[in-house]
Amino acid sequence: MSGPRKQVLVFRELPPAQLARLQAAHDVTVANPRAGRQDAFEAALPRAQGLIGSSYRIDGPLLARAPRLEVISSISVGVDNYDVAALRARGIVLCHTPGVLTQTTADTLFALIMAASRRLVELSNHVRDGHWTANIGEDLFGWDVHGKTLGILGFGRIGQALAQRAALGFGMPVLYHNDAPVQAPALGARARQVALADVLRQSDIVAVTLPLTAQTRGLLDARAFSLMKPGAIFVNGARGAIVQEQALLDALDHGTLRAAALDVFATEPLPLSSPLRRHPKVTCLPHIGSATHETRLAMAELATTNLLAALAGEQPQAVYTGG
Ligand SMILES: NC(=O)C1=CN([C@@H]2O[C@H](COP(=O)(O)OP(=O)(O)OC[C@H]3O[C@@H](n4cnc5c(N)ncnc54)[C@H](OP(=O)(O)O)[C@@H]3O)[C@@H](O)[C@H]2O)C=CC1
Ligand SMILES: O=CC(=O)O
Repeated sequence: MSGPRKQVLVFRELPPAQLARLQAAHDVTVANPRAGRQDAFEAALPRAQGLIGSSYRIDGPLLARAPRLEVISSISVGVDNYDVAALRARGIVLCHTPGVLTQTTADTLFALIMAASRRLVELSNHVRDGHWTANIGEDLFGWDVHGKTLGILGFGRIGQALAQRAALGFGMPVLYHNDAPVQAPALGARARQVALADVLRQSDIVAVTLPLTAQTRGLLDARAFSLMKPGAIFVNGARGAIVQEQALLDALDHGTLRAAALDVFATEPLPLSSPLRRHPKVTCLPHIGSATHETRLAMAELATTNLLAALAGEQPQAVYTGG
């Protein structure tokens, strides 16, 4: 990969090795607008030809301030922060990081399932707060995970990796909903594609692994929660805005939902005022689906490779081609 040096704007910090790869080929400005560098970010936009980063909304008005932009390389698989139509209209390439985070994110989702079912965080706090003064009683018992029916909304890379853990590791029948027909041959009869309402009605645990799109925004509403089995558990490891959070709270407080475990929220970081934060039936994580040392490094490496290829006029490994 060689060619003229171009202007690269890094809008979320990169590990040293990946930053060095970019600096060897291009002129690089590092300015994370979410970490006090908004002015430097804005100043670099007019000359930027390549952007690399994540967790920042890049919409039409922002793109209008970046007239030379050729490529955005997102350090994420989800692309809901980008105005894809506006990028396409300008011919700007959008790259992302599918695959390298699949197994780690599926691990996180399964950890959320375990945490909610076996009340792990609540009982850890019970010990930490000095309440373990006698054997616990039935009021603190959990709920078995093995053998329960798992419903998965969105049966792509992460959904299928989650299904493997559930079906092969925990003997859980899997029901899944996906817009296009999709099969998981390795799971045989252990996993079945059914309509959305049937996943909700028949599953003991419902997990979301959908992308956030115009179709999925707010999909989990009051009606969806009302269809779920009494005593069901709800897990979201995808995007917060797929869920109507007030409807979730109502289902926990006035409906029959047993518990929820959430890695993602409509507003992140989760505001201190959010009732989800201290709700006794909710386990909250700070969007850590892919947050291991190994996986975040792999994501940074893939995003860097994508950006370098695109700026050199070559085909990047992972261009986002969806709607
Ligand atoms: N918590 C975290 O830290 C992380 C969260 N994520 C989130 O997980 C999402 C999924 O990632 P990944 O599995 O790699 O993506 P994939 O594209 O592989 O999977 C998404 C699946 O959802 C299906 N789908 C899309 N729209 C709909 C719809 N309206 N109704 C039903 N099914 C639909 C897709 O089907 P089709 O292709 O046929 O449209 C696809 O099978 C990401 O978009 C991201 O938002 C990802 C990583 C980490
Ligand atoms: O949320 C994380 C992602 O990669 O998307």
